[in-house]
Amino acid sequence: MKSHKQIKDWGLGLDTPLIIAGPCSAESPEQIEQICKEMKEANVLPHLFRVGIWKPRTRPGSFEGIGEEGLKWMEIVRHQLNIPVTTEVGNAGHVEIALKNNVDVLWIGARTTVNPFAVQEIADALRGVDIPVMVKNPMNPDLDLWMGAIERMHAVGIEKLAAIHRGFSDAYDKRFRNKPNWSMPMHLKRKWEGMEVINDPSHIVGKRDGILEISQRAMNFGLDGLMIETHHDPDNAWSDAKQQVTPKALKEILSKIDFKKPLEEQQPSERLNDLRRAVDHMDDQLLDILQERFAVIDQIGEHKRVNHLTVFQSDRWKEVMESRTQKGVKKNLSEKFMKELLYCIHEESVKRQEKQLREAEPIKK
Ligand SMILES: O=C(O)C(=O)C[C@]1(C(=O)O)C=C[C@@H](O)C=C1
Repeated sequence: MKSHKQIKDWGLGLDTPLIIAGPCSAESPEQIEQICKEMKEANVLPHLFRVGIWKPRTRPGSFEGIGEEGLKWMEIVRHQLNIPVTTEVGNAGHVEIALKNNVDVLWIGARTTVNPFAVQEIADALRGVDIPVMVKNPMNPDLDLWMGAIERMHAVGIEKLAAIHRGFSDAYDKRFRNKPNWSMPMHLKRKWEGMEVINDPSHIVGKRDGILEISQRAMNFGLDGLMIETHHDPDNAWSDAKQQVTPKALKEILSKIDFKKPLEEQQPSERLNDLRRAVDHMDDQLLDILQERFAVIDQIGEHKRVNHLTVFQSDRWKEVMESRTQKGVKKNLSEKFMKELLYCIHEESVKRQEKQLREAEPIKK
C-alpha cells in the first residue's frame, strides 16, 4: 500500500467533504474582489479557492490565462476570505511561478495527466517540495494513466495527494461536456487505499443546469468533495461562461445536497447488519449455483472434446443470451447488467472448456 497524507493532514485546516470554488480563470483584481465579496454576502465560504492562471484551450485564439500577474491577486482572497488557494500547473515553469507566489495547493489538469512526459516534468520540478497536489483524471478513461500520474508525484516525495474526477471525453455522448464514469473513482479508491477523490461537476456537465444533480451523485458514490467553478458574472466570464455559477447559486446548490456521513460517524445499525447477513447468505447461494453450473460446463467440455466439437457454439450462446436477458429484465434487472453478467459467465465457460482441450490433447510435434 502506498502511504500518502489525506486532506485533513495537509496542514491547511481542510477536511472532507472538501468544497473548492472560484472562477475558471483569474481576469482582474476587481473580478477576484467581487467574487470574494459575493461569497461573503451569500455566506458561502469554500475551504479552498480555485483559480485558473494558465488555461490549456482546445484551439488557439481563446483566452489562455492571465499568467503570473493573476497570482498576485490571490492576496485579495487571503485577505478577504482567509482561505488557501489552488491553481492548475501544466509544466515546470508554472510550478516555479506558483511556488514563488505561495500557492497553497496545486492541481494537474486532465490534458496534462494524459501526458506522462509533462507529468514527469512537473514531478521533477516538485522534488523536495512539501505541497499538496490534486490530480485530475486524464481525458480518456484510463485508470492506469490516472494512477500513474499520482504515482509520479508520490515518487518524488509529494505525500499530500488527492484525485479529481472531472469526467471523460466522449465522442458520441453529448449529454455531458465530459462524461462521468463513476466506477473509475471507485476502482481508484480500491487500488490506492485512502485516496480521496474530489468531484468536478462543472467540467462534467459543462453548463449550469445539472451541477446539483451531478454533485449529489458524487456524494451518493462516496466521493470526498466538490470543485465548482464560481464567478460573480458567469455570462461575461472570459472562459467557461456557460458552466460557472454565482456565489449565491453555489450557496443554493450546496444547501440542497445531501452530504453523506463518513463511516466513522454512522451509528452501528442492527437493521444494516441484518440486511448484510442476508446478502452474505445469498452470495453463498450464488457461488454454489455458479460452482454447479461450471461443473456441468466441464462435462459439456468433455463431450465436445470426445466428439470433436468447437468450444464456442454461437447459436446456442445467442439463445442463452437472449432468453436469460429477457427473463432478467422481467425480474427488474437491467438489460446492461444482464448482458455484462452473461458475457462474463460465457467467457469463463469458454476458457474452461478450451483449457480442458489444451490439457487433454497435447499437440504432437
Ligand atoms: O452449450 C454449450 O455448448 C456450452 O458449452 C455452454 C455455453 C454456456 O456457458 O452456456 C458455453 C459455451 C458455448 O459457446 C455456449 C454455451
